[in-house]
Amino acid sequence: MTLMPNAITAAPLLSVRGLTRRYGARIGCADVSFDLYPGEVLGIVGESGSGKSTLLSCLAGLQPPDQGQILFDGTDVLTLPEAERRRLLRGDWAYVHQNPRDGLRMGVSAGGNVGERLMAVGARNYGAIRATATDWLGRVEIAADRIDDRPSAFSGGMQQRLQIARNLVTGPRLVFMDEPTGGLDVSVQARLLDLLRGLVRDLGLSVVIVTHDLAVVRLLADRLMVMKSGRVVETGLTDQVLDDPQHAYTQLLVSSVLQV
Ligand SMILES: Nc1ncnc2c1ncn2[C@@H]1O[C@H](COP(=O)(O)OP(=O)(O)OP(=O)(O)O)[C@@H](O)[C@H]1O
Repeated sequence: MTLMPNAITAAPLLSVRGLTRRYGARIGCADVSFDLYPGEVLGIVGESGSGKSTLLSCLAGLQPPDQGQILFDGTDVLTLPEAERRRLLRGDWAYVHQNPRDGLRMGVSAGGNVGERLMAVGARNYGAIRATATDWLGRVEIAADRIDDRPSAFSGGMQQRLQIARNLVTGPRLVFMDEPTGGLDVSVQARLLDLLRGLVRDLGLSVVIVTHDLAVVRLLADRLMVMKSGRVVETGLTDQVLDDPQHAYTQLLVSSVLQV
């Protein structure tokens, strides 16, 4: 995987400094800092309980951190008025949940799930909305004749692909993904990963992706951040970190995968 070409000249899209979230005396994540550049994919890895989900939900505005700063394109996200923050969450940002049921409206048709996102950012022409929804279903390999079916009639892999279409249809600049291939059969995971890799590349997406699966970040991420007990213990280019891990914990993570 190549280092993003515009990293040298472009300003970071997302700048995070000292992000900390506690649950009472317990640390969710502590003192996390990083920059994400346009078109870059950052993978956050670590074992269960290492703070990946806490960090992602703080970044995406799903829960407030106790300390720290998040700058998106230079704007201080944590001090934004609520209406502007919501606009950001609807338009510029997207969040792909591990469980598609958390990111889809199960009682609404596949086309409706994609189309209502367009309406939320101002689209009004029914024909154009349906045409765009059909196009996006095609991009995530869902046949056009399933457009009026509800997600409950879809397989897990199809539901996840639909969630991805719903999230990407509005052209977000930053996408958060929480274990997007978790809970799926291995063959379904492989197909979804392939699809995700194509979309990330074709759309030039900036992505923060959380996973415990090193194969996922090997395929998708330009850069890695390894977390342990809520703290970042190692960062670097994905291939460097996975092929030559410096921290003992990363060495353990990598070797435990190799032993499987
Ligand atoms: N709602 C909560 N209330 C109390 N403690 C929490 C809560 N959510 C997370 N924690 C604690 O924060 C720490 C980090 O958990 P987190 O879920 O962020 O880790 P994770 O790496 O995402 O794990 P997993 O992969 O299992 O989801 C853990 O010690 C966890 O017990």
